[in-house]
Amino acid sequence: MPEVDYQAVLNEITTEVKPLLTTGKVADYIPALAEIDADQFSIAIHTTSGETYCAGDCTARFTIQSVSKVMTLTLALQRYGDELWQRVGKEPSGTAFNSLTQLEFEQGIPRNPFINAGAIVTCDALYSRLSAPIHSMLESFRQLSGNSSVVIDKKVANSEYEFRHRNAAMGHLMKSFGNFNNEVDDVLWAYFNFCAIELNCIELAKAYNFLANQGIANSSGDRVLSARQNKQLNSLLFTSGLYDAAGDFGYRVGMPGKSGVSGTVLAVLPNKFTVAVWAPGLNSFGNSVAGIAALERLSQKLDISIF
Ligand SMILES: NC(=O)CC[C@H](N)C(=O)O
Repeated sequence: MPEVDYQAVLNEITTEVKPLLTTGKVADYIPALAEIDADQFSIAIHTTSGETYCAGDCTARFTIQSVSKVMTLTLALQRYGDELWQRVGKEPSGTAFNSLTQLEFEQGIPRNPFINAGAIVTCDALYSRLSAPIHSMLESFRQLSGNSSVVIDKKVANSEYEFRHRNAAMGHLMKSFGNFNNEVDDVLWAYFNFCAIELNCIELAKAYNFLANQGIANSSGDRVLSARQNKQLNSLLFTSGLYDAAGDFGYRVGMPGKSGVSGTVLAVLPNKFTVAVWAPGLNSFGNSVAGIAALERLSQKLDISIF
């Protein structure tokens, strides 16, 4: 038995945030996401010693959206190491996740790997090294989440691709600055498929547990990232994982985190656990209202601090 009753804490949080579920607005930039019912919630903890706790709709799956950017960066760091940082920066953006203006000012080098432009250029790098990037990404999630039948929501991927204009503009702008090697549409197709990978909160917390475990997947004992790279990745998540709301998230939650427009948020408590939450209603920054509130409560109740 752990010293803390995680299950009781998660149950309490689930009840407490219920009134917030309908205060946000579900993502509506593609029809496939606009149809999702806002009144849904789940939260799961996966500890570095392999225990899982979950409350809410624990079996409900959702597309992980921008939380996939963390795996994109992981797979790219495995292949490029520090060389990757010639193509993407490490600074917080202070602008929206899909901003184009900053990219023009900064000559096609995105501020960080978690805004869309940064993830797309990282995806371009990965695309150059993998013969089947979508398959490789799915396999990574299958292995790390412990669910060998993880799938892609093709309706979401197709819809993202159909309405890809802004992301395509970023790709073309980077290409005009010489920071893009493959065909923009090919890379975007891979990027949207990564975003449309479907997991539930338990699987998401498990898949990224290496981030809390010095870079080692506790399910297999396999090293995913070196301890140094793992520290660097967590640091970048802390400063940039929630886009232009990263400061507020850091202040309220005190953990590195990554959000996605489906309303999911992943957070990491180093050497203890990963926690994944899902509540589709978003705030104006594109981050889950109830998801962040839930993590803030978790942080308060467990007296979490990485400092
Ligand atoms: N913030 C997000 O989750 C953005 C991901 C979304 N698929 C996009 O590319 O716009």
